[in-house]
Amino acid sequence: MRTGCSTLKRALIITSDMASGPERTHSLFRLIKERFRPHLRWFVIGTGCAAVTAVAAASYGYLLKLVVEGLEDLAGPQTASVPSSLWWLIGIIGLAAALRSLSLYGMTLANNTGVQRAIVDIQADQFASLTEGDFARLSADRSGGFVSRFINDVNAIRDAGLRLANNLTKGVLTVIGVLITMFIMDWKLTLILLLVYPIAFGPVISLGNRVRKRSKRAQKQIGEVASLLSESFQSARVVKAYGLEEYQKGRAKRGFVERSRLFLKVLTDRAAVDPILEITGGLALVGILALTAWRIADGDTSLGNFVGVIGAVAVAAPEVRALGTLNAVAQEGGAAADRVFEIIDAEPQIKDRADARTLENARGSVEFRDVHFAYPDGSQALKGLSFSASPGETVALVGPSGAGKSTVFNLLLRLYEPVSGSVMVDGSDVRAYTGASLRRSTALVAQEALLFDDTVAANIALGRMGASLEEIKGAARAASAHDFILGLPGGYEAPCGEMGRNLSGGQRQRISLARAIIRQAPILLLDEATSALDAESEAKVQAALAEYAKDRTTLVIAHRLSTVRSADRIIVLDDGRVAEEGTHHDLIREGGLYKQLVELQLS
Ligand SMILES: Nc1ncnc2c1ncn2[C@@H]1O[C@H](COP(=O)(O)OP(=O)(O)OP(=O)(O)O)[C@@H](O)[C@H]1O
Repeated sequence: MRTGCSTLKRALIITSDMASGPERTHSLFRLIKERFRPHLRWFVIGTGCAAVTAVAAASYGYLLKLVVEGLEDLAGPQTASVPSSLWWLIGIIGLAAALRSLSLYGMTLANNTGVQRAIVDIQADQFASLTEGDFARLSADRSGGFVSRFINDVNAIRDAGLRLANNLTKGVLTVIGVLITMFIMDWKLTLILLLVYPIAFGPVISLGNRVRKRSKRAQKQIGEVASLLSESFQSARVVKAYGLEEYQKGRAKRGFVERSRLFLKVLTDRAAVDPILEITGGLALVGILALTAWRIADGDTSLGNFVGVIGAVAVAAPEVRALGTLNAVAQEGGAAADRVFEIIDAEPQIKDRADARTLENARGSVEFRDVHFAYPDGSQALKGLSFSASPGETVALVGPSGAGKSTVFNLLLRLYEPVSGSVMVDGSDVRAYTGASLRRSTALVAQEALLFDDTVAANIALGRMGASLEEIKGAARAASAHDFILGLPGGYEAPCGEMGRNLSGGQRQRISLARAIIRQAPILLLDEATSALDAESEAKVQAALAEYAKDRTTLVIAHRLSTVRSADRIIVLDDGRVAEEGTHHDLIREGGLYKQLVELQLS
C-alpha cells in the first residue's frame, strides 16, 4: 500500500513555512494566552525575582559612585581611618550582589518550570492531534518529518518562552533603572553614551541575528543528516546485500560536508563578534576617557560619577544585547507556534457524526455497495466495488497488485471515506457508528506485522487491553505462536525490539495474529497475514483460524493463492472492481482471471 501523498504533504509543510509576520505575532500571543497563562503563577514568581534582580543591578552604578567618592575622600591628606559609612557602602554592594544572584536563580528556576510545563502540554496536544486525527494526514508526511518538526518547533518555542520570560522584564527594568541612575550621576555623559552605543554595538547585534538565522539552517540540516543515518542503519541488510556501501557513503559524506559548510558559516560570523567588540569598545573607551579627563579638569564632573556611569553601563550592556536579539527569537518562536497550532487546530475530516451510535455486539456482516474511492493525491483505487460477506463466512480478496485489496480494509476501518457508495456493517453505513466502536468490532493483521518495542506478552495484549496471561497464551496457541514464544529467551517476557526486529518475519506475523485473535472481534481482517510462514506453519494457523472464524466474518487478502483455496468465497478484484466471484472450483472452472493467476503461480 502506498503511503505518500505529495499534495497534502506540501500543504502541511509549505504553508507553515510561509507564515507571515503578523500571523507569527498572532500565534505568539495565542501561545502565551492559551499555553503559558495556565502556568501564570510560575511566571509571576519569575517576574517578581526579575524585578528584584533589576533593582539590585540598577543600584550598582550609584553605589559604586558613592564608594569611589568615599575612596577619594580617604585619599585626601586629612583622613586618618576608614569611616564606617564606607564600610557600610561596601557591605551594601556585597549584599546587592548576593540579592541579584539569588533572585536570578529564583527567576530562572520559576520561568523554566513554567515554560517546561507549557511545553509538555503543547507536545501532548500536538501528539494527540496527530494520533487522533486523520490517518491520511499521518501518512502524508514521512515519519521523520513529523519527528523533526516536533523537536525543532518545540525547541524554538522553548527558547522564545524562556528568553521572553527571563529577559523581557529583567532587561527592560534593569535598563530603565540604570538609565535613571546614570542621568542622576552625569546626564551629559549618559547622553553621549546613548548616542555612541548604537554605533558601537549595532554591528554586533545584527551579526548576532545573522548567526541565529544561519544556526537555524544548520540545525535543520542536522535533522536531515540524522534521518539519513537512521535510514542507513535500519536498512543495513539491503545495503550489504546490494553492495550499496559506496552509494551510502557518498550520500552520508555529502550530508557531512554540507553540515560542516553551514557550521563554518556560523563560526565565521561568531568569530567576528569578539574582534568587533574589541575595536569598537576600545575606540569608545578612548573617546570617553579623553572627554572625561577634559571634563574633570574643567570641574564639570567627578571621578565618582565617571566610575559610577561606567559601572552602570557594564551592568546594562548584556541586558541591551539580549533585548536586541529578543525580537528575532520571538519571531522564530512565533513561526514555530504557527506550525504547532496548524497541527493542533487541524479538524479531522473523518469524525463521528453528531448522531453516531455505538456498534455493540456486532454480528459482523459486511457490505460494499458501489463504492468509488480515490486517495487524496487523486489515485483512483476503487471504481464501483460491490460485494458482501456474512458472519461465519471467510471471503478472500485476491487480484493483481494495486487492484484495491488493502483499500477495502482501509475503508472498512473508516480510515478513509468513499467518494460515493456505501460501506456497511450490520446493515448500516459505517458512518452511522462511532469510529471507536467500529474499530473495536474489527481485528486487523496488517501486511507489515508491526510490533512495538515491548515484551511479547504486552504486544499480544495490545489487542485487548487488560487481557490476562492465560488469555494471551490462548491467543498465542490459536496463532500457532505459543511453542516458539516459549523457546525465546524470557518466553512471553522476551523483548520484541524496535518494530519487532528481534523476531523473524514469520514470528512477527504469528504474534500479530495472536493480537488480532485476542481481540475477539466479530470482523477479522487478514492482510497477507501468513505470507511469511512456511507451508506447515501456515496449515497449522489455517486450521486454528478455521475454528476461530466459525461465527465471525473473515476477510482474507493473500497473494499466495494456496492460502485462499479453502475460503467460502473468493472475490477477484481488478482495477478497483470485482472481476469474478465464487469458490476456488467455480473460478477455476470459469477459466477467467483467477485461473490465470493460479496458473501463473504454479508455473
Ligand atoms: N496512501 C495512498 N496514497 C495514494 N495512493 C494509494 C495509497 N495507497 C494505495 N494507493 C493506490 O491505490 C491503489 C490500490 O492500492 P491497494 O494498496 O489497495 O492495492 P492492493 O491490491 O492491496 O495492492 P498489493 O497487493 O500490492 O498490496 C493503487 O493504485 C495504489 O497505488
